[in-house]
Parts: sequence; structure tokens; C-alpha cells
Amino acid sequence: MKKKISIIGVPMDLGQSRRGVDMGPSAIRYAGVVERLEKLSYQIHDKGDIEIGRPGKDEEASDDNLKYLKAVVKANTKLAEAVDQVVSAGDFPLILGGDHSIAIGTLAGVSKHYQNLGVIWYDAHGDLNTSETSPSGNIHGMPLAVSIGIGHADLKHIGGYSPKIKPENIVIIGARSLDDGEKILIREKGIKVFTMHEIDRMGMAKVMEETVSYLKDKTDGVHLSLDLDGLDPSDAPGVGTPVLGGISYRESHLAMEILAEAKMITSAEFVEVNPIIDERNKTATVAVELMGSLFGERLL
Ligand SMILES: NC(=[NH2+])NCCC[C@H](N)C(=O)O
Ligand SMILES: [Mn+2]
Ligand SMILES: [Mn+2]
Repeated sequence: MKKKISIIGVPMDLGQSRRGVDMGPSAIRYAGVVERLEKLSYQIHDKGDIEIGRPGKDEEASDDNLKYLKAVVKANTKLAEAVDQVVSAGDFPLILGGDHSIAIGTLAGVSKHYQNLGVIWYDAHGDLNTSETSPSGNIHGMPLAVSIGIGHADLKHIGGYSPKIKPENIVIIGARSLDDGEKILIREKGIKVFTMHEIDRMGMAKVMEETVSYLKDKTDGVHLSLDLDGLDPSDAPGVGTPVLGGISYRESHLAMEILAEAKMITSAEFVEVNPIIDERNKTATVAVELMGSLFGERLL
């Protein structure tokens, strides 16, 4: 991994229905992300937050079952540019969310720098919905579909190109809540998924080893998109769409440590931290601890 990390906050919560994840970047900074990574002898450049602003009246409309479409497109367009600059400068982009719709902008900014970007989607959900399959109209349930070129044109063309990612370069880890349309897409596109069933059965070590060997030869960079709701709600209560039976705190550390050993991750984002429903900033603190492991922290 590179020795220089640029942090970008995305204080946006319009991709989902519960207010509060817009405060995620503050909570994660407050939990000490900069200090934690500096201790690991990285040079940290906190570039501050993308400006989001309040959504205008016209941006609230969700004609196409796409809530706040215009506002989400606007924010992600800015994010894509900022991330693009970070990668061009040779720094490691670390994005703090914000709801998971911001992965659209992150991937738009990162993927143009790679021939074959891999994506590890650590999440209770597939985020593979479209406006037709989404039960909620929330765009945070759609970013992975958008990134493989499926979804509303305004979302797909953020960054000026589509698709960003090949389905065979994706690994979803921790899935336990998939909508019918998402299941169809996973089968149709042959997306690799380790559900909680596989994690329980094989153990996290094996799941991560298989993930690493699956992506190693065919990718020239790998983005980690970590939705805190991938973890069990008892370890990460401050998320808007919690699902019981998730990945434990310890398994998550192990996963990050195996990724650190593999020296494979070239960009990362930590999303869906909602301080309003959190318990004394627990979820943001877990996020920072996992970043520690991802960037090479060890006890001895
Ligand atoms: N990034 C997330 N937390 N996504 C949750 C998505 C939930 C549900 N599948 C939906 O489309 O509304
Ligand atoms: Mn999720
Ligand atoms: Mn998600």
C-alpha cells in the first residue's frame, strides 16, 4: 500500500431514508482516524468534506423511484472529481461516508485509472437494485448495479464513462438481505458472493483467502467498499439498515488483516455510519479500528 493517504469526507444522507449518515465523516474523524493512521507512519492528508448543501425542492422529487436523484448525482459528480485527483497524485484515496450511494462517485473517480479494477463489497446487502427492482427507491441500494452499467443514465454516466466495473471482478462479502431482483442479477452476471452461510461454514480466514486468490491475477487494483451494516448490529449499531446475523467484530478485523497482508487494496471507503442511532460513537470507532487493521496495524 502507498505511504500517502488522502481522506475525503462525503456528508450525504440522501441516498437513504433515515437522516443522520451525513454526520458519518465527523464521527469517524472524532473517533481518531487521522491519528490512528499516522501512528502507522502514513502521511495523511485530510482534504475535508465534499460540499453537499441542502437539497432544493426540485431535488426531492422521486418520479422514477429514485429518491433525491439530482442531489445524489450532483454529490457523486463532485466526489468523482476529487477522487480522480487523489489517484492522479499517487495517493491512496480513503473515503468517509455518507450513505452507500457515494460508491458511485468513488468508483467513477478510481476505476478510470485501472484496466481491471476489482471491488470487495463488504455489506449485508447487495446494493444491486435498479429503480425497477428497488423496494424503497433509495439510491444507496443501487450503487453496485450502477457501477456495472445497470440503472438510470444520470447515475451510470457520472465521471463520463460506463460501466466502471466488470461483474467478474466483484466479490460481495457478508450478504444476508437480498431483494429478488438482486438475486436474479447475481446469477445472471455470475457475481461472486460469500453470504453469511459461507462465512459460518468456511470461516472468515478461508473466505478472505478465496477472495484474494479470486481477484489477485485478474485485477490491477482493488477497491474495498465497506458498509458498516456488514457487521452484526451488536458490534455496529449505528447504521440505518441493520440486519441481524452479521459479521462479527473479530471476523472483520481478521478480514482486514488478511487484506493488509495481501497488499492488494488500492482504495477504500467506509460508509453508512449514523451517529444519531449509534451508541457513544461505537460504530465510528469500529470503523477506525478496522481501518487500522486494513493499513497494517498489528498487536506485536
Ligand atoms: N447501502 C445499504 N445500506 N443498502 C441497503 C439497501 C436495502 C434494500 N435492498 C433497498 O434497496 O432499499
Ligand atoms: Mn448495507
Ligand atoms: Mn451498502
